[in-house]
Amino acid sequence: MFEGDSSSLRPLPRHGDLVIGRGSTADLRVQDASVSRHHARVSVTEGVARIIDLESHNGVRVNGVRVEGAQPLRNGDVVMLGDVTLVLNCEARPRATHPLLDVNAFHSRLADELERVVRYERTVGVVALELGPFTAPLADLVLAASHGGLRRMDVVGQQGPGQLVILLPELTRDEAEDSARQLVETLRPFAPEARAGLATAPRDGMDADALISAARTAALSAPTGSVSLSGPNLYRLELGERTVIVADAAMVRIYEQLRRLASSSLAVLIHGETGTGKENAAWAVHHWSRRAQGPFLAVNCATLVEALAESTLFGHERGAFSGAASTQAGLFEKAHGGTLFLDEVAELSLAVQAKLLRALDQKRITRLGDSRERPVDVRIVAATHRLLANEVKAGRFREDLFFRLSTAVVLLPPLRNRPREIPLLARAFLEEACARDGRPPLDISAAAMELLCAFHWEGNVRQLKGVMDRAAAMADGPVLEPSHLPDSLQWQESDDAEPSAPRKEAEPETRASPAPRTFRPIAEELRELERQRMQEALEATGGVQKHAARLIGMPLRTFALKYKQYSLSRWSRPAS
Ligand SMILES: Nc1ncnc2c1ncn2[C@@H]1O[C@H](COP(=O)(O)OP(=O)(O)OP(=O)(O)O)[C@@H](O)[C@H]1O
Repeated sequence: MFEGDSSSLRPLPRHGDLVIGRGSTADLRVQDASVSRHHARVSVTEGVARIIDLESHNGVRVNGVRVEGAQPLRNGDVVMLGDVTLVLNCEARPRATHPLLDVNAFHSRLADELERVVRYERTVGVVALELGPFTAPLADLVLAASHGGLRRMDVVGQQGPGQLVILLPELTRDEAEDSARQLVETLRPFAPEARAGLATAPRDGMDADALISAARTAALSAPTGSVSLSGPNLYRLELGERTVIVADAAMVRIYEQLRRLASSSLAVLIHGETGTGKENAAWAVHHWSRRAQGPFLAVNCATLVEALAESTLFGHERGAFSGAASTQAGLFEKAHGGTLFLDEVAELSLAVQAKLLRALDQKRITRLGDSRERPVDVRIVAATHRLLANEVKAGRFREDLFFRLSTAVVLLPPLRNRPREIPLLARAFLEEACARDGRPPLDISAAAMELLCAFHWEGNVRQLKGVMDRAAAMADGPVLEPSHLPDSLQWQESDDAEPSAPRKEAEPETRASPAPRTFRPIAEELRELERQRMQEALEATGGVQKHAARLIGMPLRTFALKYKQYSLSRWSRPAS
């Protein structure tokens, strides 16, 4: 396409239509004022492209002749839309000028580039591109990007399905931002919901993982069709009234998954230990969904007294049971048009589970003491710290409800497996506590941070928050020291310690010096973690390897191979 002084290459879809025009809803947008908002449509069927004038002001000409009706196009035809020229190229597809690197290859190119940043005081940008649904093969999108403004030195990598990362060496932040915007615009006809995040070195960090994570976190908060810049609060994800810190690669992936799930109407099941942030994850689904303007209600099913669970969820009529002095709508009705978060769903009795299943299947509820059915439009996000599949096996959870709730399962890792997030969360909670208590912000000493990072955090993020609230109250100077932390943080568990043993909370003054850390070969630890995650994924998906592999982003063949190597089984052995 030749427009003014610039030219660009735009791939045609293999089948279907492409509307060209100046309007914001055109698939191929042109700036030139001589082009109408919806000027022409190119339809491709069975390998033949035809152009149709959409009653444009300045008409469509092919090789100088004005088009009437649907005009077939041939290789080399020159099409004029007002003053804009398009030349149809039906040659065999030209090779992409940018090979698509895999995760590891991209990572090592970025690491090399970061060395040059240090040595020659250069800058580099990393763009994370979330394509959303796209209508052309990925190779065509890379080709379009290659011809749509990427320079030869830029590097394109793939992070996952529909996720690209682009390395932009030697660009200032502003230039990198322009490139990212141009990229989103170039891909718009084929990926209309694409959005991007940008991080730059040295400003946002000098570590390849950190930069990629920062760009991906920025992309998470970018509205469709736009670019978000990673800012001073690099890992803060603003989700309306909540701010969530997302820094660890596994958590970035999970939040990307949640954003994708949000646009569907699927029920989501969140699995994670207590305090890992399950409610925040449920909120994220709500915030990113079309229901964001509706209510978000959360209930912890473990706190519902059996007798009241049904009325809390589905409501009751006056006199339905002793104590029902007035008619009351239940949470399903109150959450109409929005999202209902059922925390600790495994704690519901079998009787209430049956009613919940009916409400989900029929989208109707009946209040206690009433015979009338009422329609409800509610999206359910459920959470549990238990392995629901095991609960099903033990007869404590209905299998049909398990299948209904677990169409999309998200596993939140415990905080101890998110090492990058511990210092960020600790600082954020300390800052919040100081602001709340009206005291100046506190620094955290290296020794205190070391203790925080080495701790096991059985209570996860909630426990860390509690510790930082308490530390803010204990600290008497400008720096938080180990003496302001509870004694329990000084105790490192030996490998065979019982993980759920209660911890001693002693006064901070009476402390022993920290026990020396024990180390194991890293490969051994990684194998153990991998095995554990695979087992959890299997259990969360009812033992279906294909689904389990997808859940943790592992190719199915690798999963199947390691399944044998690790002697995994569909279910974990019950705890003795
Ligand atoms: N990534 C995060 N960034 C900021 N705050 C967080 C994050 N994760 C959790 N929190 C905070 O930690 C606390 C516990 O989180 P949350 O209630 O979401 O956990 P949960 O897994 O739902 O817990 P439970 O299983 O006990 O219901 C909350 O105050 C929450 O705001």
